[in-house]
Amino acid sequence: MHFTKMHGAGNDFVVLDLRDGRPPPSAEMCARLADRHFGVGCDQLLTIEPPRTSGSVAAYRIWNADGSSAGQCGNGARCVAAWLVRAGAAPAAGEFVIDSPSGRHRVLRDDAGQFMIDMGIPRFAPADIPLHGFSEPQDPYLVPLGEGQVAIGAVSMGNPHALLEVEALDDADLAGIAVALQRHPAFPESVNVGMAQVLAPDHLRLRVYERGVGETLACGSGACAAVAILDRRGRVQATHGVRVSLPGGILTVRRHADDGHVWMAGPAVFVFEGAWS
Ligand SMILES: N[C@H](CCC[C@H](N)C(=O)O)C(=O)O
Repeated sequence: MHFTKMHGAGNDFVVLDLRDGRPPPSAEMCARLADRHFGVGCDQLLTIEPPRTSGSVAAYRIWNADGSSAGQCGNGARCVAAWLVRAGAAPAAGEFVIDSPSGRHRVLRDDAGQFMIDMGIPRFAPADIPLHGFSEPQDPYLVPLGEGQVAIGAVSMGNPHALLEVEALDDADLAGIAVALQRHPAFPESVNVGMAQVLAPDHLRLRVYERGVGETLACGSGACAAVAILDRRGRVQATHGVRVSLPGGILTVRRHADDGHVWMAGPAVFVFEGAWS
């Protein structure tokens, strides 16, 4: 099976063209491909499939390294868009639409040629995240953890995200907190956990420990989740655009004041082509 290795700000993907209707990968295949010693090495496997809605050029699905599927992948969406343009299945200039498991996404190019994805409207209702134990949106949520509790923001970008704001990001024990929250009954579908350090209303640093993978060099939906939560908290100005510095690169996230949609822009890089038998 032919595949394309890509990354978005260091978030590694294997892209499979399943537009002919072939079945999706098994959990074993995801784990094998994701294995950095015995496989190709990726955070997620992206399958490109026939469109699911009228006017869309293609659909995509997201499979984490542990074989679990996800509702959204921001870095993956940009790589899918770039893949479709190179394949001649989408216009190199101008707008087109792709379908993720969580909805339709408009795709545009910015002046630098980077792909911009309409990531939709952040959903803060606990039932939408999902987050159990709370009936209405709060900020922060105080989640009992160990002997104490942890104060988090939470939102869905089509996949679940929790966020902690910290002063010293590099020294923070992200994995410890993330694994505890991913196993917590408050998150019945587990959760992607970010830690953010706000540097200015238009700039934050972010690390993300992803559901089904672990800490990645970048997380696009995590960048959107962090900006959405911190914008609502008044810590950043999302309508002016926010630079999100992740270990693997920089993403730009902007909330459109007119419709509340969150747009994310960033790199999408082709690394190599391969075949898997
Ligand atoms: N691990 C995520 C999916 C990939 C998200 C990330 N790679 C991105 O760029 O948004 C989840 O299970 O919801």
